[in-house]
Amino acid sequence: MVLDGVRRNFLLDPETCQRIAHRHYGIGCDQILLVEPASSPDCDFRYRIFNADGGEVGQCGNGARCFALFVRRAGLTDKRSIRVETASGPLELQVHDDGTVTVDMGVPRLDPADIPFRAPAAANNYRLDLGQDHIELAAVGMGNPHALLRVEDVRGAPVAEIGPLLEHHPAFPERTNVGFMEIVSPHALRLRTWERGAGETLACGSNACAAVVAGRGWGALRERVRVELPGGSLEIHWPGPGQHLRMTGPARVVFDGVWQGLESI
Ligand SMILES: N[C@@H](CCC[C@H](N)C(=O)O)C(=O)O
Repeated sequence: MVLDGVRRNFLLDPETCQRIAHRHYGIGCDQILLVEPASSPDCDFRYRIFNADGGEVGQCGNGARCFALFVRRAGLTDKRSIRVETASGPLELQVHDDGTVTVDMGVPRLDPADIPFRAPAAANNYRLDLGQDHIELAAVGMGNPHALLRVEDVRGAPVAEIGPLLEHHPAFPERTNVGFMEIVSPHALRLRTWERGAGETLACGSNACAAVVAGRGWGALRERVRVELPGGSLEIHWPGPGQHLRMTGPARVVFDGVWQGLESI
């Protein structure tokens, strides 16, 4: 859900976010995105991201595409190249003729301290203790933290069991998003995501980006990859370490509404 905080002020405390995001008593959403005026002259807007649990976070790839659609539809800009401030740095968005949006997601972070992830050194694969068992995973920062697990068949992946255990694992001091990825070919993967602060969602753009970075680190993916998520598909382009990663996909309006205060939800 995207709010126009340019024409109006909104104070989003955790309880307000939880009430808005509630699937039965609220509007229902995975994230609440707040558009505000930019504080620096080289950006068009500021973009803030709140998870369904009310936590404010640094990145939302799918939200960035929705944000681009929103500001143009709301008449806040007619630009096709939009630069926005986020808590994790500026993002560049490009709106195409067919309505799809490319987001420059910046340079993926692989240094454990930048993710943040507790490990002595960067690696393509880490081994973590999980209860009586252990698990192999990759850890990637996209402005928010991601753990990536390779599975044989994404349909049967233990998303609801392993997802919350890894989200709260002490190796991720700021918790983490968790992706379960089935590599179909060097150019395609299927992905399900357990999101920090939201649970399993139908699609997570930043997790799709992180999955491609992980798969490339394992030597299983190439530069251009199509990621199939339960809610749709994304095209990811990443030339490799130290380079910017770009994500392209659609954004669609579900409905418009007018905020009348918390009493109305
Ligand atoms: N749950 C994420 C934030 C939202 C990510 C989003 N769904 C996306 O598309 O990137 C977090 O806590 O980092």
